Amino acid sequence: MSRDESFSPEERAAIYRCIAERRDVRRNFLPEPVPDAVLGRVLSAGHAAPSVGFLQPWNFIVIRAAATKEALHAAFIRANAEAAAMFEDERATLYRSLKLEGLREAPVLLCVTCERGRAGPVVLGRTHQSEMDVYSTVCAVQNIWLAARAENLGVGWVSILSLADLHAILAIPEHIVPIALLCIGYVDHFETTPDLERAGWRKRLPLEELVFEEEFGRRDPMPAGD
Ligand SMILES: Cc1cc2c(cc1C)N(C[C@H](O)[C@H](O)[C@H](O)COP(=O)(O)O)c1[nH]c(=O)[nH]c(=O)c1N2
Repeated sequence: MSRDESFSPEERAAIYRCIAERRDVRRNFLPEPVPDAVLGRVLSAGHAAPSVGFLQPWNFIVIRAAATKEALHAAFIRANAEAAAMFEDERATLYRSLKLEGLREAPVLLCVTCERGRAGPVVLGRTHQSEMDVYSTVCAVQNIWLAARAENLGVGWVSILSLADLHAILAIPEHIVPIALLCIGYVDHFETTPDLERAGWRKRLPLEELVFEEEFGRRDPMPAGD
């Protein structure tokens, strides 16, 4: 039987480039608005994500109003003060120097939510692993992140806010879970390495230390990727 070869080498290279050059972006946003057609394509990419039992548990809240951005930023400031207090000495100083959100600068924010009860209590594929609907929503977030990169849009995920604040500010009903708050906008450049790596917070781990053969902890030579 012949195999499906529908991706050309050039198309494949573009996908891998998009994956490698996606960054978490929270600085250098340009004020230029994101056209509705572009945002629509990015949201379509999110909606094309895989989901447990084809649940499609997500909603997308598009935020452009300055007042809402300010309220979210104030919630970040509160949460970030608590987070900063968890670190000590040089680590605390380094933490406080990091730019961890672009909530006011980004022209558009997007909150991706998960409605856990969308298809009733029993969902194909979720019975024994109850978080699968949440993980499905994260798949949508990653699709959005990659599609945005291909549209030359920066995306930054901001998780330093309490869920209670997200519910209150965005009027999210109790039974719906906020999963991701994303800052989205055009940028003057994309960095080639993660901000946290360049700031000396953490290094990228060697892939070969993370790959096992047959069982956890067993190391055999892995196929070389290039
Ligand atoms: C679930 C989740 C939540 C967050 C993040 C990511 C993810 C996946 N990241 C971004 C994170 O720091 C970043 O992805 C890594 O440092 C790697 O950098 P690149 O994404 O490769 O640029 C992130 N960054 C930040 O500055 N503030 C934040 O609140 C968060 N929260």
